[in-house]
Amino acid sequence: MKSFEQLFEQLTETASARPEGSGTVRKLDEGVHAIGKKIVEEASEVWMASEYQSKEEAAEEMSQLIYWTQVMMIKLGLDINDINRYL
Ligand SMILES: N=c1c2ncn([C@@H]3O[C@H](COP(=O)(O)OP(=O)(O)OP(=O)(O)O)[C@@H](O)[C@H]3O)c2ncn1[C@@H]1O[C@H](COP(=O)(O)O)[C@@H](O)[C@H]1O
Repeated sequence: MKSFEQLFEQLTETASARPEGSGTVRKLDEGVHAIGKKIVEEASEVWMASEYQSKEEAAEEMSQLIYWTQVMMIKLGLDINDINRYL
């Protein structure tokens, strides 16, 4: 289990170290368009799970949407403060 901040720290490190076999690195290399498609896919899965599945399944889909949003943040060079200022 990890927090939003801990995941972001880990993904930032992964993007820099580029470990073999990392799905994060692969998708970062594919670019904004590919990451954007994952965000849209996960957003729709959040909606479907919230409407038709269990709360646990909805929570899992929400975690994946957060993950892909963080991957996009890293791709764009945004950090958590860039997001927090709009909250
Ligand atoms: N939290 C996540 C995470 N959430 C979602 N995902 C990815 O998002 C996909 C979402 O699952 P789906 O069921 O929608 O997709 P799928 O059809 O199974 O997968 P695709 O074929 O579409 O990639 C997963 O298969 C993962 O590829 C994640 N990938 C990685 N992390 C964490 O990121 C860190 C770095 O991971 P790596 O870059 O893989 O080392 C680790 O701590 C991981 O736990």
